[in-house]
Amino acid sequence: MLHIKTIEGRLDARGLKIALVACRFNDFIVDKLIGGAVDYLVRHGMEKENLTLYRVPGAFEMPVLVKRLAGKKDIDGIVCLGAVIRGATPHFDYVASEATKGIAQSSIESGMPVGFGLLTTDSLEQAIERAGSKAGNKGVEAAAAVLELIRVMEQVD
Ligand SMILES: Nc1c(NC[C@H](O)[C@H](O)[C@H](O)CO)[nH]c(=O)[nH]c1=O
Ligand SMILES: CC(=O)[C@@H](O)COP(=O)(O)O
Repeated sequence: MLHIKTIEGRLDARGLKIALVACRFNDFIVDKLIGGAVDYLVRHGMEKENLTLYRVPGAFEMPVLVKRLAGKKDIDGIVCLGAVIRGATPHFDYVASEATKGIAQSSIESGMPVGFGLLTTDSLEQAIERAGSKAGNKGVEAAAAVLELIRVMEQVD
């Protein structure tokens, strides 16, 4: 093990303000992701009044809202939650790719920590598995990633 200076994010959500951006599309899956993210943040000290849930119609609409929220001084991080499930046509590829690109671009350009809890699955079964059953809960992972990143980034300046 090398002994070098290491900056790590302390997983303490006290005092932070976080926005959840969640899709109404596939809401029976997305609600599980929301539940996982909220539970994780509250268990790590976040006060419920510092959490705000913004609902958008579908994944395609997420980037524009993320961009708007990323410009606000009173938000420390954003957690994106949604589920794009492949259908019979190429629609999936366009929605998944535009949502992913747009969310990443808003985060990078603004410097706002954004967690990517957007499932992009080939089947409903895969989505269920990743929304609180055998493959974990991607909402929890996205919330954990944002918390860690916020705490690392505040040590950079
Ligand atoms: N098929 C899925 C969508 N499609 C809807 C689009 O995101 C968008 O709301 C619509 O085209 C109107 O602009 N959205 C999801 O989040 N998940 C899907 O599986
Ligand atoms: C991800 C989608 O947009 C998809 O669920 C739509 O299904 P389809 O391609 O069968 O219209």
